[in-house]
Amino acid sequence: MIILKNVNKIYHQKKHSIEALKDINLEIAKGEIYGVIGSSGAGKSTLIRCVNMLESPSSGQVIVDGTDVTKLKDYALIKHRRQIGMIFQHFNLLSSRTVFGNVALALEFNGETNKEKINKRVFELLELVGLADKHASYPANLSGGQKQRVAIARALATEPKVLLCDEATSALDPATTSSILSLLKDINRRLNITILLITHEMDVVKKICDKVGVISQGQLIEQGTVAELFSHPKTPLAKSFIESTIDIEIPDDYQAKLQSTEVAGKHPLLKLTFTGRSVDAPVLSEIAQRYGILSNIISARMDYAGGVKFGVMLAEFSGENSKLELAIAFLREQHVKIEELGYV
Ligand SMILES: Nc1ncnc2c1ncn2[C@@H]1O[C@H](COP(=O)(O)OP(=O)(O)OP(=O)(O)O)[C@@H](O)[C@H]1O
Repeated sequence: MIILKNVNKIYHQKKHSIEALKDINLEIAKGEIYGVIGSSGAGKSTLIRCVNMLESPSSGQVIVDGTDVTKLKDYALIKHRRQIGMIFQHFNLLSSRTVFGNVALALEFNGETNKEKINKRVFELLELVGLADKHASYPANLSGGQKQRVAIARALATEPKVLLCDEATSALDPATTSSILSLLKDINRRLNITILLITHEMDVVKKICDKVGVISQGQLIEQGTVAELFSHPKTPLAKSFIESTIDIEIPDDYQAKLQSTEVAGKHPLLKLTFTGRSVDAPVLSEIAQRYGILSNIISARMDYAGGVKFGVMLAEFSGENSKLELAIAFLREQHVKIEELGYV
């Protein structure tokens, strides 16, 4: 549905030029949810804006549903943009229009004049995003999540084939983020609409994306399925994004009594990291049975993404020293990463 071939974008300023995109190659299949993750200034917005030609690439091709959109001009470009809905971080609603009026506007811009048809379609869309009861409210009287629902209804008004989401949940709290992401996934499944989203949060990718690309300094440095990325991140940047979703800190009480050398009566504190390579087995029960090593879990964050279990765990281990070494070796064989943090 979306293909980017050798896309470059250079912004020319008075004294210097900025290479915002460097040789981007990317393919998104119909019905897929593709996330582009990157830090601030990496080129995410530029990339998404090249798909609907709000920015035109300096070179390369952007093919949407078989049409090279970089070649389109005037009315053909306007027609193309109608096939692409877009939602933004700050919703971009018209404050002078009601919820109904904001969604209706997209239909009016699309040339629809029949009031009955507009009425029917707007209510269908508001039903879809769960906001039919708010049709007469103004944006100022809505929560952030409700505003984004209106923006989603507006974006879907012209039945686009593609929905672009530019940091659509970055201004929302975690619970609202979660409900908007569920809504996007539901819309994707129901309408088979292709979604390209950009974000700086791995949690967003984890929750709804099928595939993900990591962008850094204008280059797509890594891409694949979400499961591939979580199980075999290749670049330090991808690893750091993953760690940002699962890392845990040593609780203050334990930090206060943590010692770097072994002291009688204290137990080793270990950090266990499970990745997609870790064997899916009850490894803590196994080390108890095989080596008599007992584990006391202090804190843990385990999760699933793209069918892969991953996470981190802090645990205090007790048992004979020689057996503990065997247990650690066993865990490493199961591809559980072990860090020895000290003694508590
Ligand atoms: N209109 C413009 N003119 C000149 N430079 C620009 C323009 N838009 C973006 N840039 C530059 O291009 C680079 C990529 O910017 P872009 O907004 O695409 O990044 P981003 O990943 O979306 O960042 P953020 O998450 O902070 O919005 C940055 O160095 C930015 O300063």
